[in-house]
Amino acid sequence: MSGTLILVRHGQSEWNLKNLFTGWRNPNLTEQGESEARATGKALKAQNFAPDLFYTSALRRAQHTLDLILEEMGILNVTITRNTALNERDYGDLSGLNKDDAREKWGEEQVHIWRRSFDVPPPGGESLKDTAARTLPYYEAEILPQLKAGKIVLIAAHGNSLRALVMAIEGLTPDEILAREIATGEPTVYKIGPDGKLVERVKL
Ligand SMILES: O=C(O)[C@@H](CO)OP(=O)(O)O
Repeated sequence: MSGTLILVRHGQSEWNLKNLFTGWRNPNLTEQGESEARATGKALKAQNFAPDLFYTSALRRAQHTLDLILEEMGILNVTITRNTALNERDYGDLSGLNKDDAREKWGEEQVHIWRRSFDVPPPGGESLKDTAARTLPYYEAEILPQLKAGKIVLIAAHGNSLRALVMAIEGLTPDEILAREIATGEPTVYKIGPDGKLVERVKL
């Protein structure tokens, strides 16, 4: 029996709206972000998904997204596991800066390298490779055994912690994963076989 993995990026945050580097900072969802989360909850409910296990990061925007999804799905009284392993990539010294101001200061190319290279970290922060080095061991230890056992697992997390998971699950190259943009509130659903390997990506 296959397990099902539902990955959801948090809805739009106040800092997504203001175009600020966010990382481990902790802004709230905007009204639009709340609507995106609720819409994803409705879509999952319409497809009759009944998750067994629930995971999120230690950051408010992902936790609130999961809460709104569960509310829309009518799921109450479940245990939610929060872990920093699922946090957004740490943006280091760029955290809180405006992305356009950063481009003016350091140039378009340098900022693009910090945002979308695989292994060049922003000053004082994490590259996608560094993020994967904490996200994947957690996935392999805590979540993959549940999927192999046929469970349905829902994870609400972040653009780059989800990129790390998508890269591993789909077996993508660094170039392929860095070209993949996951929209706020966007769900990605996989069937995972008893061997832990991807069976198929499910279209919603
Ligand atoms: O600011 C951030 O933490 C992330 C996600 O919003 O931005 P980026 O698109 O640069 O990875």
